[in-house]
Amino acid sequence: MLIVELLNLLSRMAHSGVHKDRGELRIHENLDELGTDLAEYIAELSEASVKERGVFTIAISGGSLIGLMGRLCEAPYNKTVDWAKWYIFWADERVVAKTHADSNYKLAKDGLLSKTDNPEQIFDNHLPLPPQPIVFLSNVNSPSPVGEFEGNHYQMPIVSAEEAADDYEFHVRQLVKTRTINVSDISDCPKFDLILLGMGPDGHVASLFPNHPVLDEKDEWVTFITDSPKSPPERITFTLPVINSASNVAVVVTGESKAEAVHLATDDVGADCLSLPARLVRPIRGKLVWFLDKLAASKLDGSRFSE
Ligand SMILES: O=C(O)[C@H](O)[C@@H](O)[C@H](O)[C@H](O)COP(=O)(O)O
Repeated sequence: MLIVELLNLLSRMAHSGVHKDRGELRIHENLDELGTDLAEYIAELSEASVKERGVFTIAISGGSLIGLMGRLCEAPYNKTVDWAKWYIFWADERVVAKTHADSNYKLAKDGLLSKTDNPEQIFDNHLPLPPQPIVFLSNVNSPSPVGEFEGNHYQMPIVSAEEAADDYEFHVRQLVKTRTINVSDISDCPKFDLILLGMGPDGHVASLFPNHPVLDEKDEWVTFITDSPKSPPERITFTLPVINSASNVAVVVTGESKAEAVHLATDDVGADCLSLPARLVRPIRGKLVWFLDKLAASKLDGSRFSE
């Protein structure tokens, strides 16, 4: 068994590389291997953070990433991961009710978190805010005191994307104040233990889209957009300073449709590609890892792996 694991590890390493600015690339034969490696990576970081600080602060995105994290709900991770110590945040969220099909919260709840052995440990919606393990858009996603009853029907407060972003940033700031979320050594930014991102074929990450003015946001931790080229149009998102202050950032990308964007985001390319959102992910003091399948890695410059 040990020998098989060692051989697997060696074969994985043979397909991996490190680029000095662009992070570590882990290229996997198939989604199954990628899922196992990703679960192993998350479980290790979770264990180290819980040991060091008693909690694990993780921010996740939507999209196919959630399905690729599925191995975490299986043995041995379902038993070894200390889910009760997780504080889960959203790297981005769509401004819709938490029951809406477009909600990243719903996606993560149905597709991942409710499948853990003790979902109530991490998914107790009755816990008051704050603190609670899952920080969601409280105004958008849960009835709050500013909502109203219309007959016997609770009318959720209608909030704008801007209000949702402010509300979310407020909650993140509270948790930074109490140091549940670590703080960056070089700015006042939160320092999440891990931020997990997907990437679109256009190179967007979280809800930071190419050529969008929010790429230049330096002051806010959470910002909003109302013109997302990917539906739905209204979203809130961590800004680049927050993403780049994390201790660890992983970008998980699969499929041929993203191969060109992976190349532009990680290889030595011309100046016109330097502002691709995924390329702007560059943790200042943290570690960046790309989890790719063979198809997503198919347009990478081969020279990278000669080391
Ligand atoms: O809310 C979103 O749209 C996501 O957070 C987004 O950033 C996603 O991660 C990428 O679009 C990749 O999505 P896929 O992996 O599904 O292509």
